[in-house]
Amino acid sequence: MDDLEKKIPVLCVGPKGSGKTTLLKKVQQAEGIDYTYSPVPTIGTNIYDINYVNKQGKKQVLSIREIGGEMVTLWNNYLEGVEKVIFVVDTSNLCQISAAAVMLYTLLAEPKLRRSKMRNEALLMLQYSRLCSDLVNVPALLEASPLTNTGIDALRAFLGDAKKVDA
Ligand SMILES: Nc1nc2c(ncn2[C@@H]2O[C@H](COP(=O)(O)OP(=O)(O)OP(=O)(O)O)[C@@H](O)[C@H]2O)c(=O)[nH]1
Ligand SMILES: [Mg+2]
Repeated sequence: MDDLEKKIPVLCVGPKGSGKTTLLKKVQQAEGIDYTYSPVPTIGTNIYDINYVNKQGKKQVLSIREIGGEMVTLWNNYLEGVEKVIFVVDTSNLCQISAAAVMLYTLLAEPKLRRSKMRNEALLMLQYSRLCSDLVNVPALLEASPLTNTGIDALRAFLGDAKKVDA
């Protein structure tokens, strides 16, 4: 397959309303992602294709699949072949943190994701240091807000590093 056509499969999950759709549209550089933007909850899944140039200077496409928070029980069906995972937590929503923790640990324990890289924000509250010593692929943390543009460039940079990590 031509390098131009190669798609890197990425999964984006997290509790409902944590900001996945808003974040991915911002990363995709869609117009109008500001405080006037009001997304509808994702029913099923959405795919966001993002073009980028990797560290070797080759053009590639990230194919990021968002799974709506309502679909938590069906995550398992979308893990095969995933190279990176973005786990989104709304850190201003304290009521959701504990539910997010359960989801995250379930995901981290998933054998199908053993080779995937993961970025998430919840780990700060979840014994990050201890986890790092236990996991093959150390998760990366990022604070981001699509509405203020905080952390968006850093997220794009992370996603642009397409090197697969061997277990
Ligand atoms: N203040 C603030 N609100 C945000 C931010 N990101 C998203 N939101 C708001 O959070 C709400 C939910 O955003 P979505 O992007 O639909 O969340 P989601 O995770 O895709 O939700 P589901 O698809 O239902 O799982 C919307 O009202 C957004 O405007 C942010 O950085 N700051
Ligand atoms: Mg959504």
